[in-house]
Amino acid sequence: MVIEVKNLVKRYDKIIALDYLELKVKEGQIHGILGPAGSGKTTLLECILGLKKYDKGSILLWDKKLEKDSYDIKRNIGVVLAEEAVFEELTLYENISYFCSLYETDKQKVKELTRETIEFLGLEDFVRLYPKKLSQGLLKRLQFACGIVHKPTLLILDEPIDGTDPHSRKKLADCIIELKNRGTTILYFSQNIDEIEQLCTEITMLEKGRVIAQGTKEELKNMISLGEKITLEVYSLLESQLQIIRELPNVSGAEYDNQMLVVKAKKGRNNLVMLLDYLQEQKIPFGRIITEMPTLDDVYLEITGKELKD
Ligand SMILES: Nc1ncnc2c1ncn2[C@@H]1O[C@H](COP(=O)(O)OP(=O)(O)OP(=O)(O)O)[C@@H](O)[C@H]1O
Repeated sequence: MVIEVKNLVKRYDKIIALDYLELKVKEGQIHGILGPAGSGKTTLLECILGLKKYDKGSILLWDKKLEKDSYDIKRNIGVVLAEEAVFEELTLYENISYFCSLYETDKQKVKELTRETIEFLGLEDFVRLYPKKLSQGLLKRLQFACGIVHKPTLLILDEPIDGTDPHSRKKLADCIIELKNRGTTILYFSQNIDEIEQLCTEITMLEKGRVIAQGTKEELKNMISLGEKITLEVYSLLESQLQIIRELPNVSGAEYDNQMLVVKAKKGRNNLVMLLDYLQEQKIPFGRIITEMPTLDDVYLEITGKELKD
């Protein structure tokens, strides 16, 4: 196990920021920590990095406790924080090279790694620019470069893609997947459910410092009763017909708005057939049909009763 957190409790006076939190991050995974603002993500990140003391529990990195002088462990960790953490007085090249030199003493090796990282993130055209001249997307790519230049085997990312333009977003997402393919373990903190769904192989959902669900995307989706969401274009529907649809076997909810009928069905066979049979029997004309499997949004909604985006 790369990271093992057991029964972690962290309080700020009366606020319980982490409430007996458990987490296991396996080698080679992109493990997403998903939760709304205030759910404890930053506190957890800081505890794992040894930046914050905690009240109870334990954190092991490669089966060892992180101490001040655990240089062997620290060398293998790369961190990309959400806030800006580069030097304004250094150029893009100098920044990356500086962060590399914190881990690597051989000057030639520093040069090689810096060049390689610049190329990896597509930053070749911006090496002489100072951070103030960089767009938000380029700045995020620079921060990312500074965090990975020493080739860590564990990478901790806090909202690494947030606030970037589509080009930088794609570049960063591709780099994250490429690093995973090369064997890097990644712990990915975010409140963006789509990013987590797209990139992460395992997910921990947090709410109020507690783990509310943990597993692969498929495991999380299997935890909830929602099987599929069926959307149909229906030109007119009576309230009494909508009520009958809501009472069809396996249907857990149905709404009709703007000529669109949205039916949520629990897991089971023939949900769509049953619905279409009813519409045909009632001679209710319909157009397009879209069926969707549950998303992580649905998982969060069913477990907590509210949307993550709220
Ligand atoms: N230094 C602090 N003093 C007091 N309370 C704090 C402190 N830092 C965090 N908290 C509280 O602890 C809880 C968890 O906060 P934390 O910042 O870890 O959550 P988060 O998920 O990272 O949120 P965000 O995405 O907004 O940073 C919140 O209730 C927050 O108000």
